[in-house]
Amino acid sequence: MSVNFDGLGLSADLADTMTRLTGVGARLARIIARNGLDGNLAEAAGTNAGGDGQKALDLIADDMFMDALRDGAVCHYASEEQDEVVDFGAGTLALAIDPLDGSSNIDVNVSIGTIFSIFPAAETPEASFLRPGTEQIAGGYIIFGPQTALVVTFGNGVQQWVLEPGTEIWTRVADPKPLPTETSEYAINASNYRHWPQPIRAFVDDMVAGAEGPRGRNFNMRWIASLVAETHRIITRGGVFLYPGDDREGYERGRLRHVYECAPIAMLVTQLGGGATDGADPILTALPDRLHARTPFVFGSASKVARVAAYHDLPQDETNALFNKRGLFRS
Ligand SMILES: O=P(O)(O)OC[C@H]1O[C@](O)(COP(=O)(O)O)[C@@H](O)[C@@H]1O
Ligand SMILES: [Mg+2]
Ligand SMILES: [Mg+2]
Repeated sequence: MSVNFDGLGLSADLADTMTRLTGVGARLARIIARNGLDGNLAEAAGTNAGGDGQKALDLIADDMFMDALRDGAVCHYASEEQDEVVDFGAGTLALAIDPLDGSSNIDVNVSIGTIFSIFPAAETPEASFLRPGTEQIAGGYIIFGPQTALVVTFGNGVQQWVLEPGTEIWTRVADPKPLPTETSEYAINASNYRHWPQPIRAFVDDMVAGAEGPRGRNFNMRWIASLVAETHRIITRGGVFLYPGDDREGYERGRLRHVYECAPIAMLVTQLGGGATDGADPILTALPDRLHARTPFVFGSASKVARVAAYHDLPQDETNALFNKRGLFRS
């Protein structure tokens, strides 16, 4: 078998679905590695329900996953690239997917990925996905980077496989460790600073102020613009990721999609002892109101995520105050 999930207690339907996902992942890895040799995968190809421009690879990946899953155990297929849930008819599972995450990085040869979330199927296609992330039975991603890897949780720890290059063989490697608690790295698209709500500005201001500021130490920043790649870095060495809502039109609830981006990442990170919120409240217990709903998203080392929430509790004059006057977190 090209991938082995033995010993993890998966139902036959879940194991079959994972085998189909990893099969497509292996084939996509080859296609991605041949970008520019067989055509341009970053070519503009349309607009999706969320209003985002689609690239050729977004549509190729969506077609491949849909074709591979259609005659298996998945009856409800929800994708970033499909306006509505696709109803395959029979099956016990519902799968939501961001077939290609980090599309803006396709043409620059930077890590991209696939994010997926699996639920037991509900009565109707909509009901399968408009539910809290705590009901997921699997959440994970495939990262297409220098290495292609699968990182997934089935609700009992997090497991990882690496693709043998040029094959469809996935080899299980050491499980990711719990997230480090003391970390000094944060990830946010700082070009939106002027649009952020005050608590987010204050949180970032205090890190930018470094050793001379209220936090009394220096921090480092990374922004890849691929949620999968940021997640892989954070589960490997800790840190915190923020994509808040902001005052740009259409960004009131941030950019990231609740069902097929944030909920599965939240499940993974929580399994590793980390936190995942919308800035203040947990993602996993929140109810998305529609398939393509967006949500502000903060995740990573639990203490950092809790700190962001605490900034939301500060009185407004404290978040407006000059950083040296901010009392709460002087440490
Ligand atoms: O370009 P921005 O605003 O920094 O947004 C980057 C974010 O957008 C995304 O690329 C959205 O995902 P898609 O590529 O699947 O639309 C995330 O991976 C990333 O975190
Ligand atoms: Mg995405
Ligand atoms: Mg996408």
